[in-house]
Amino acid sequence: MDAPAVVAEVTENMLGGKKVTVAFVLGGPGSGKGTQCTNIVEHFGFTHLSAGDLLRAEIKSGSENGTMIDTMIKEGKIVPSEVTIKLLQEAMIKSENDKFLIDGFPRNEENRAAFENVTKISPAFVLFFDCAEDEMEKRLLGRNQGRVDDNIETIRKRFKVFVESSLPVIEYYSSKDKVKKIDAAKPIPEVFEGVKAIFAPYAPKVK
Ligand SMILES: Nc1ncnc2c1ncn2[C@@H]1O[C@H](COP(=O)(O)OP(=O)(O)OP(=O)(O)O)[C@@H](O)[C@H]1O
Ligand SMILES: Nc1ccn([C@@H]2O[C@H](COP(=O)(O)O)[C@@H](O)[C@H]2O)c(=O)n1
Ligand SMILES: [Mg+2]
Repeated sequence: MDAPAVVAEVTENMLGGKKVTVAFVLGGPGSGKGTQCTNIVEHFGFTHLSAGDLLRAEIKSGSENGTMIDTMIKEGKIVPSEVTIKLLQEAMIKSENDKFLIDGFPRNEENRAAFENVTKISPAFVLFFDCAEDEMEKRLLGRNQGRVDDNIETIRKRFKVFVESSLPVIEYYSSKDKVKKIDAAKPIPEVFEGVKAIFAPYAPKVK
């Protein structure tokens, strides 16, 4: 009986008619998620979806959720899952790609469970950038990108949220053997060496 196997194949990680591969990219604020995602896009053909960037774009678009999102970001709090998941889903469906780096999501247990329930997508793996707070704080204070949350008061709130709400998500995926941990305290090129080894199986085929 072949039918059940075929059904399993077509329903697994399907979105908008295509089968997608998702890697969640997690790590504390300033651990270098965005920086390394840019490198991964260039070398491995993934599309980078930063939950934070999508939320900031939503504020700029004048959406009805803009004021709420702006307040949450200034406070370092996590925006309700339905808002962020809708943005991620729309971006994945709109994209012609089928390989996605989802950066900065899931940030808490509510994000994780809601994404799984709504999209039925489970990540191929979770890339975790591990970095000490004092190094992350130094990087954020030197980032100079005009972010409203890159000030010492909000940075400390973001660190607290990371420890209390985001680390348990990493522990959850660790218990499923899905976490690939990277020492993110090293210089950018050295961090990318570790990243490359993880993404090697996803390298575009040379014709
Ligand atoms: N390995 C590194 N060593 C030194 N500086 C780094 C390293 N990786 C990134 N940076 C710098 O640190 C700052 C934060 O990096 P990045 O924006 O990639 O972090 P992030 O994890 O995406 O942070 P956030 O969660 O706040 O979006 C940037 O100015 C970046 O250039
Ligand atoms: N899943 C998420 C991701 C982000 N946010 C909010 O955006 C802020 C900035 O996120 P970065 O990944 O760009 O650092 C974050 O502090 C949250 O306020 C969110 O709510 N949910
Ligand atoms: Mg970032």
